[in-house]
Parts: sequence; structure tokens; C-alpha cells
Amino acid sequence: MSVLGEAGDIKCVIGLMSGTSMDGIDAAMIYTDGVRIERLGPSLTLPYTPEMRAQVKECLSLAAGCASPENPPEAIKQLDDDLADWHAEAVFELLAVTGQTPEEIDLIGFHGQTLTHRPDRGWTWQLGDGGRLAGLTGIKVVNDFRTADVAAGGEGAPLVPLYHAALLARARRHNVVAILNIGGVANVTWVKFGTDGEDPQIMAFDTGPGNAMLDDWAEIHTGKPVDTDGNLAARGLCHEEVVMGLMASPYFDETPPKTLDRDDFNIQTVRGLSAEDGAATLTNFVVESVISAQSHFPSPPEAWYVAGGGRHNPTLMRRLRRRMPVLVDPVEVLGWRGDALEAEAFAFLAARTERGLALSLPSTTGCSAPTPGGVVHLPRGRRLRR
Ligand SMILES: Nc1ncnc2c1ncn2[C@@H]1O[C@H](COP(=O)(O)OP(=O)(O)OP(=O)(O)O)[C@@H](O)[C@H]1O
Ligand SMILES: CC(=O)N[C@H]1[C@@H]2OC[C@@H](O2)[C@@H](O)[C@@H]1O[C@H](C)C(=O)O
Repeated sequence: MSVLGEAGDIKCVIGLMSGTSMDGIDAAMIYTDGVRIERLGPSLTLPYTPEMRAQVKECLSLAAGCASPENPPEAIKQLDDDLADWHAEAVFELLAVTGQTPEEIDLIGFHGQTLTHRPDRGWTWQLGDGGRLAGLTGIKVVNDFRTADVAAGGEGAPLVPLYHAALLARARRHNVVAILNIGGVANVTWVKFGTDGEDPQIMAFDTGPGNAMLDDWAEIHTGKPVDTDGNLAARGLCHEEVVMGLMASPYFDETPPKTLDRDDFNIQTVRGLSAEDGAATLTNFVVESVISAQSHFPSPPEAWYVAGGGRHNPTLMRRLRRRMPVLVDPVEVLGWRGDALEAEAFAFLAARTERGLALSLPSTTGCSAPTPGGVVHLPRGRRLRR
């Protein structure tokens, strides 16, 4: 697949993702040259403790009041260090599983914690000190994956689509397919394969909110940060007029590529509803925003495959299946790992950074041309921007 580049040396790479749900750190090892995925190593999740989550949430609020990532308040500087320490722990846990030493790992892809995402203002902010992580682990680290794309006029997200395309190319089941990630925010990759040798067409964008609003709602009403198994929503009634009001946002008609920040939509609109009805309404909002995403595709997908924590919510999945005209299955049906996929993707992207290959395309983020990105941190403190 030339859209991804030419084959190179296979490296052992660890990817680290802490997403907008703020539930913890996913770590995954893959063997890749940034073009082919030779094989998958182990993966694990290091859940945030309630204290860690509270610290991240506090910094998210602080960052919302910052005009840019320059000169952040002390609490954010502290989290920058702490995130590196926590991610180092995840790396060492993964190494304990395989029995490997740091010398046997070529590279770490370190996404970092998104604090705010403002491509409209020319920046996106992922926190986590890459140099510190390289020093702690003794392994070369790539971080700051999104800044170069924003500088090239892109949205800075989604970046996982090239990994989706590489995985799909390994075993083609469909000519046109959609991969949906339901994390804190939801995003989709639409891929259409051409005849042999032709590059696939790839389109990507954030479809709308994912679990973030549901998580916030559940936390207020149950004290637990998740509507576990969609139980609350299953007992409630959807307020259609509220869903229609939310769907009236101009975001859904905007032509992709387009992205959202975690808090671009919030739970104010369901305030006053019962815990159950609010959860049912927010769940249906996620479903309707995914349904509306279909109108932007050049041609309809033959099937949808779902990754991210939202696929563990049976109420959400049932309602999505009911509204979608084609098959909707978790990505496990393809033999993929739905909870490790983003961590794997940032390992893959780190391998691409090292080779100077593009992380994004005009059709995935709106960048002006295929754009490389990422910043490389060597264990002894040198730093190279790609
Ligand atoms: N059993 C479950 N029942 C309901 N929801 C669940 C369950 N398990 C996970 N989730 C949802 O999945 C979320 C975590 O998803 P995931 O880890 O994919 O998000 P993320 O990677 O942090 O976000 P993003 O992809 O936006 O960066 C949880 O916050 C929760 O809302
Ligand atoms: C700025 C940022 O962190 N965006 C995330 C977020 O979470 C889901 C959605 O919004 C997606 O566009 C992106 O993450 C995935 C990993 C991506 O870049 O593909």
C-alpha cells in the first residue's frame, strides 16, 4: 500500500494511550516498520486511581482557562511530570509480562493526556514529558504527535486512521468499511479499497461525543464514573426533543475533516431529567450522531466495526444496531483488540515518525499535504522535531 509507504526494518515498539475518558493508561506492544504490522505483543491497562483521575480532571479545568499551552500553571507542570512517571510504570508492567529488558525495545509512542484541543486557535495540547519518560525507561520516546498536523492546517486528529488502514489491508473482508471508536469522543474511519495496487480512499472525522457526557452524568447521579453496562440508560426513557435539540448543532452538518474537544458538548441540556432518562437520552444522542455521520461518506459502508470502551455498553450497542442499516460488530470479529487499538496505533505512528513518514492525510485531518509529525526524545536528553 503506497499510501502508507515502503517496507522497512521491523521494530519492537510500545504504544501508550491515555484517552479523553480519563480511565487510565493503555499500553500495547507491536512489531512494525510503520507500514506493516508483523505481529502484536501483549497489552494491558493501568487504570487511574480516583486520586489520579481527580488530578487529571482538575488540570483539564485549569487548561480550559489557559489562552495557550505556553506558561501553564504549576498544577499542570506537576501533571506533566506525573504522567511521565505513571506511563513509565505501564512500560515496566508490560516488560514484566514479556520478560524483556528496555534494551530490547526500540521505541515508545507516548500520546499523552489531551488537556484541550483547539485547532481553530492553532494548537492542541497533549500533556506528558517525553524527555522524562525516555530518561526513566532508557528507551527512545516519540510524543507530541498532533502539533505538526495542526501547523499544516489540519485538525490534529483523528490520527488512528492510517493504523486502521494498515490493519484492514492485512485481511480484506469488505470493499467499503467503517471503523468506529467510541471513547470519550467518538471518531470514524471510512475506507474504500480500489482494485489491486490502487491506494484505498480514507476519510476520517469525529462523529460527535462518545462516552464523556454519559460518564459525567453517571458520576453525578451514581458516584461511579461510568454507566456500567448501560444499566442506567436501559431503565430510562429517551427524551427525543432533547436529542433533536442536540442534533441541531451545526457540527453535524459540517463537511469533514472535523474534530471535537472532550467538553464541546456537555450535560447541561439533560439537567433536570431523572438519572435514568438523562442516561437514555445521552446514549441515544451518541447513536444519532453516529447515524448522521453516514451522510458524509462518499459511499455507504458494507459493515461497521466498533472499538473503544463504548462497545462494552450493551444498551449503546443495541440501539446502534437497531438504527444502522448494516452489520455492526465489535472489532474483535476482525481479530483486533478493541481496548488496545489506540495504544497499538501510537506505537505504529511512532515507528512512522522515526522513518519520517506521514501521520495524517488531507482526507483524515484536513492537513494541506500528507504530514509527518511527532517529537523524538532520546534517553540522554536530546530532542528531535520531525
Ligand atoms: N462495561 C462498560 N459499560 C459501559 N461503558 C463502558 C464499559 N466499559 C467501558 N465503558 C466506557 O468506555 C470508556 C472508556 O473508553 P476508552 O478507553 O475507549 O476511551 P478513551 O480512549 O479514554 O477515549 P478517546 O478514544 O476519546 O481518547 C469509559 O469511560 C466508559 O464510558
Ligand atoms: C485531540 C484528541 O486527543 N482527540 C482524540 C479524541 O478521542 C477520540 C477522538 O477525540 C479522536 O479524534 C482523538 O483520538 C484518537 C486516538 C485519534 O487521534 O485517532
